[in-house]
Amino acid sequence: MKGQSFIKRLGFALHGLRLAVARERSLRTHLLAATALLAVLLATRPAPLWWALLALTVGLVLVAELFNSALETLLDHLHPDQHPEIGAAKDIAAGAVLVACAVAVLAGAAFLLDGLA
Ligand SMILES: Nc1ncnc2c1ncn2[C@@H]1O[C@H](COP(=O)(O)OP(=O)(O)OP(=O)(O)O)[C@@H](O)[C@H]1O
Repeated sequence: MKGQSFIKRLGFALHGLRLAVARERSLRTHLLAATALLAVLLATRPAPLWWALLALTVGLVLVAELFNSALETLLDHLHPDQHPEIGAAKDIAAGAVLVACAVAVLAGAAFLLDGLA
């Protein structure tokens, strides 16, 4: 399947996004949080740097969540049985999402503190 046109590859990527949204409740929760943050940004109209910083952190969370979902899907397909190493791989991927969320929370807290100052 190498050498596909850009439009086809874009279609594959959009298909992946649709699948992930349909299958992963935590991704839907993060998308909801991102929408709420967008509403806050539109209401408060902070400096462009805040838009960039918060967009980066939200993007980090969503990308981590998507990779986590892709890995879980692959592992469950290749190795449906229980194995400690499968559990370890899933937990490490979940750890990546947790780190991304912690960064997003820190950025959100800095944004709130800046607003109060
Ligand atoms: N095949 C397996 N072998 C060993 N441990 C597993 C296996 N599958 C899951 N686990 C353990 O159970 C935890 C939860 O697994 P699960 O696949 O339900 O992930 P989840 O993050 O809850 O996913 P979901 O997004 O589907 O809710 C994993 O992080 C891992 O510790």
